[in-house]
Amino acid sequence: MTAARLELRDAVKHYRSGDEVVRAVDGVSMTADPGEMVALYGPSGSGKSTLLLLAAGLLRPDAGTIRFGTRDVTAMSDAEAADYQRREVGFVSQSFHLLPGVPAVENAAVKLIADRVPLRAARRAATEWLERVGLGGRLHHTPEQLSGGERQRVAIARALANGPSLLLTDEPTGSLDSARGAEVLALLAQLGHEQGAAVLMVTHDPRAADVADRVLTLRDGRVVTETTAPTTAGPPAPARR
Ligand SMILES: Nc1ncnc2c1ncn2[C@@H]1O[C@H](COP(=O)(O)OP(=O)(O)OP(=O)(O)O)[C@@H](O)[C@H]1O
Repeated sequence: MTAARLELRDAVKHYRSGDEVVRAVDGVSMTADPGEMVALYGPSGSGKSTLLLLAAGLLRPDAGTIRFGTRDVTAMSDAEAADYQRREVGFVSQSFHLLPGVPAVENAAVKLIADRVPLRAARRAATEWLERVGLGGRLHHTPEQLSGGERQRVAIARALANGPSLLLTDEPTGSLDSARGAEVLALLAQLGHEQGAAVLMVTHDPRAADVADRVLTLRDGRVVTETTAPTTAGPPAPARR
């Protein structure tokens, strides 16, 4: 992986349905540095998922630029975008997109196999990630045999298994109970910090503000507020005698 900064400048994405134009993303400028976790809040329809799709190169903006390190995501050919998504991006969407009928370990190994990692090594890495998200006991279950929260964790393991330098997650705790949700948030924050990945997380989970380095709030396709987490290192405590 290559540590790099995500940078959107005046990104615009409008959808047209009939005569109506929906200004889903309407001039967003933002960054996420390597090792930084940025949370995206905002009401339903404020453009959060569209912003993730733009950053992933899965949608092209109507205007503005999107860069990831030296890559100009805006100007990529389809083949370059596919390479970017395979090598750099880990994406956990709301619908998980797991392969039906395929065991969790193979589902989590999919990107590694696509990247020509030998099968045994791919399975080993996938197993490690499944264990880290608490699914060590479900390696051979297919998506149909897993709960919604378990499927979500397989999708997270798959996104992390090939060491992405940009991790994009849409409601990563949406299907998880409160304890597991807190664990997954802590894991994502730790990964960002440990592996130097830039993490962009769409969430409604108020606990995300505790782990994120920055919180951006969107409304009607625009960033309306930005808060930076207070540093936890306060003034030095007085020495005890
Ligand atoms: N493919 C599409 N065609 C037309 N309009 C779309 C399309 N995708 C999204 N929209 C519209 O664009 C706006 C932003 O949608 P988006 O999914 O980015 O919002 P969101 O903040 O992620 O919402 P939620 O929290 O409900 O997932 C919404 O008004 C939505 O209806």
